[in-house]
Amino acid sequence: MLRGPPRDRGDARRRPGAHGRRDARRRQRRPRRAPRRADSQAALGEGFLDVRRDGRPVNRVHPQPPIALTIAGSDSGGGAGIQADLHTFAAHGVHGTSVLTAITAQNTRGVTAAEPVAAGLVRAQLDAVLGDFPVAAVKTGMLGGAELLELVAEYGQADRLPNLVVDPVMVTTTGDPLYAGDPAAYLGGLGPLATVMTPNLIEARQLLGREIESVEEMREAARALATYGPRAVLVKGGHLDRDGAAAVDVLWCDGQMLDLSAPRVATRNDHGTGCTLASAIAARLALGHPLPQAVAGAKVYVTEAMKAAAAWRLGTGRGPLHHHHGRKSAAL
Ligand SMILES: Nc1ncnc2c1ncn2[C@@H]1O[C@H](COP(=O)(O)OP(=O)(O)OP(=O)(O)O)[C@@H](O)[C@H]1O
Ligand SMILES: Cc1ncc(CO)c(N)n1
Repeated sequence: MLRGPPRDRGDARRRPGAHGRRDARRRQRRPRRAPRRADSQAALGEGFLDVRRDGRPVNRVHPQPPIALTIAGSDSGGGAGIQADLHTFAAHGVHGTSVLTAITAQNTRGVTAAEPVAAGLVRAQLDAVLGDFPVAAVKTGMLGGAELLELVAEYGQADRLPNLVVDPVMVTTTGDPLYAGDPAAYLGGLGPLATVMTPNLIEARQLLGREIESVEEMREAARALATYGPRAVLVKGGHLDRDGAAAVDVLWCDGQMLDLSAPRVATRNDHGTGCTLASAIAARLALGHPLPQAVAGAKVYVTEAMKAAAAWRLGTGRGPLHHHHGRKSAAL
């Protein structure tokens, strides 16, 4: 290596003793070597964060991020779908991979057009991602209809979709339909493969074919949906009691019921809350959080992302969340 003459750093740095003290400090602060790990463990992709036994994260930096996969549709407005999922993964320090299932022309006011991606191309994306990356968690969003749902289920049945978070996307916040198939196909196809399913109130009603009007009925719905095989069901209450003080979701997990309540944020910017919540759960599972803590932590993340974007006017309708709240811009 070529070396030039030592650079003149100014007189202040040449004071006697200054270098000696700095060198001593440098010696003390030797770069820490990454802990040795078995190759198989490294291949699983450790996260930026470890977790304590009680599920709280330990702030220890790992050499590389874990990997999550989102199988979802594109939202041209950037607030929901693939775009929200990748923001959320990045905000969690998780590397995001994506399989695009549909393209929607969408903004904060609604969906004006939507087309599914051909099944062969969805399969090719799945093979490309799963054949190369050690994916640690997967989230499904818009699947559009029975054909792609069955295709995704095929990969789940082959044990290729670990820590599977199924958001049974059927309609947008603005009421536009995003799923053309039979809702029951969700339960039969992906129910038994899901680590957790996250229907909103409207989706839970369609899946079960009954009204759900209260938190108690949400709890009954979660129990009923769990009989189709997922380890956990989170029924989201964003659409219940919109003028109330709290946004209450219910989680049925490993035979236990948990109410997850957060202060309701007064904002019109609630576009993509469900996508963000499901991908935050997947990101946390990829980081190694236990399931109930992953869900509870994801709920806190969504609430904070809503609060941080509450005053935004990014479009004229229901705008997106601030996925990177609490972080400085890379441009600063
Ligand atoms: N105004 C609000 N304040 C706080 N939390 C909210 C609010 N609205 C929704 N949430 C929370 O956001 C999460 C997503 O719930 P929601 O029922 O809105 O999902 P969704 O309808 O699938 O979302 P979307 O279709 O917009 O992606 C839940 O945890 C819910 O409690
Ligand atoms: C592409 C897409 N997926 C999911 C939703 C649900 O919020 C949406 N609005 N758009």
